Amino acid sequence: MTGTVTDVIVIGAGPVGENVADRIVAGGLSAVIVESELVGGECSYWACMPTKALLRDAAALRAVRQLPGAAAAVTGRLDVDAVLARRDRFASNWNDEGQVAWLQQAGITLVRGHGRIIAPRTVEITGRDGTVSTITARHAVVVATGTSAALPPIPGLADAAPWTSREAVSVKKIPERLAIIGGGVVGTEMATAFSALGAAVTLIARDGVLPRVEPYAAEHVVASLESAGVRVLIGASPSEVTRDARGTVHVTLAGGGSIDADEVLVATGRRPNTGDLGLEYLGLAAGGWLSVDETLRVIGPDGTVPDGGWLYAAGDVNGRALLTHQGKYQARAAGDAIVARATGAPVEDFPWGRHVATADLRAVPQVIFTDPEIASAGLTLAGAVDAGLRVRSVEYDLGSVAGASLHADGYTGRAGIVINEDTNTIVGFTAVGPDVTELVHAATIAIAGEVPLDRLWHAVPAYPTISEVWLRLLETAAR
Ligand SMILES: Cc1cc2nc3c(=O)[nH]c(=O)nc-3n(C[C@H](O)[C@H](O)[C@H](O)COP(=O)(O)OP(=O)(O)OC[C@H]3O[C@@H](n4cnc5c(N)ncnc54)[C@H](O)[C@@H]3O)c2cc1C
Ligand SMILES: NC(=O)c1ccc[n+]([C@@H]2O[C@H](COP(=O)([O-])OP(=O)(O)OC[C@H]3O[C@@H](n4cnc5c(N)ncnc54)[C@H](O)[C@@H]3O)[C@@H](O)[C@H]2O)c1
Repeated sequence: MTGTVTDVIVIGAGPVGENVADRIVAGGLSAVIVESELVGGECSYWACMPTKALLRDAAALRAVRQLPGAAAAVTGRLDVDAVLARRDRFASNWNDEGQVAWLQQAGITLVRGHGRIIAPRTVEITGRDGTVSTITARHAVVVATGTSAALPPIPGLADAAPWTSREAVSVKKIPERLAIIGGGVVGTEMATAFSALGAAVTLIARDGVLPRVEPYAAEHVVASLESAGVRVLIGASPSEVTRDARGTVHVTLAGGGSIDADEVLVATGRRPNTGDLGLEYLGLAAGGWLSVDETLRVIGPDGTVPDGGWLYAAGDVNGRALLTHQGKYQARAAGDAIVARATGAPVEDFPWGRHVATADLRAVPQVIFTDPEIASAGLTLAGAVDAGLRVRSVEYDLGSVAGASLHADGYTGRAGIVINEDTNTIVGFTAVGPDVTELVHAATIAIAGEVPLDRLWHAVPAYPTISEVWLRLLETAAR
């Protein structure tokens, strides 16, 4: 491989790297993708797909139990082994043959090993066997190296063999007692999953449960976790973690008290995989998030593009939105921008143009697969106020919507919109409740399309569906 020249080098073959490379090849250029672990990245083997497989059976069972006729047909308990076996299938048994075959048919060249930038547009690759090769790109290098779990500096934690999301997601035997540090997205989803799979779960939520979602949505999740038997410790902060000779983990809390568990899962956020990438060569900090312009070109601390602008960063590693779909959206913009610049075509770098990722700032959708689920798009009320917008919000009880009451007995949930008073458009949407996931795309379209409320009145939701909450929200807003 040494001395190989290609049009574009992509470092990291997660969902984002794969999509950048695909766009490059579709645009008529050649691409080499470098991967140090499994082609498919975190999402395929340790994140999106396997976590949702761990959660799905319990969600289906819960749905059945809210319908008396169907509930009568289901009398047993969750088959945990069957859930884990299905999870294994969704993680492709941690084998990337299928994804490698996809790269091949897409015309993308795969090089396995750890990539590091050593000169302009030049990447050195160290294989698992220690062999070193170099590749040079004619046009661009794209960093799509993702993130890893961040371990907070809690005394004793690193020596207590803590789980990160990887160990939790690939679990083979459900522990009797699981302590989770961190009440964010990973913490709450894993508390939901492990509690349903039979573990006694304690969730240590120092900064509150899901502090970045609308408070009413988080409240529904806390109530549901507690009714499922999860101990939710809001405001508790671990001061020390130890594992004794018998294997029991002890989490000591600042201010008194401790939790004993068989395993401790650390879910306190992510750090970018930029520690050993040769970034110092470009005057960028090793281990830091990569700042980018709107076409995903890396920018330095002074806001300018270094060295002629051949370095791009897409996906988790730029910290804009740590979500697969948003990273793939960036990949499409970055891949097309690289092709446009390489071929001399115009670059549409204005807001909502083809080569920018404007939606990252305004219209990011997310579904948190807790019980109940939270579906959101755009800004929360607090986020909109922080962004300096003149906004108001309205909320509606989802249980009062005919479609929801039909969907499940005792349906409990809530939805809300955040309205920009100056433009009369929706800038944020949140729904919490059973099976609200599919509501989110309508909200994303309304926000990204900046559809005025006056026009939204003409988007009539079908009766009797849960989507009728849209009409109820408009009626509430008009009062
Ligand atoms: C538990 C969990 C659940 C999640 N669930 C969801 C979900 O339901 N929906 C959702 O949208 N998002 C979810 N996410 C987030 C999602 O996993 C990420 O947003 C997504 O994986 C980011 O993709 P990426 O390609 O940027 O990075 P990654 O998927 O992390 O891929 C980066 C790749 O780069 C490789 N790499 C790193 N450094 C190098 C190097 N120097 N040389 C060569 N290769 C390198 C890595 O091995 C990896 O394969 C979840 C995250 C976690 C932790
Ligand atoms: N369904 C989904 O879309 C999904 C699922 C899982 C993960 N993800 C993505 O993965 C990313 C990472 O998730 P995450 O849950 O690790 O991060 P997060 O940022 O959502 O939550 C981390 C939580 O840990 C807490 N925390 C931080 N340091 C702590 C400490 N020392 N002690 C106690 N608590 C501490 C924080 O207050 C925060 O609430 C998220 O940003 C999310 O976008 C998405």
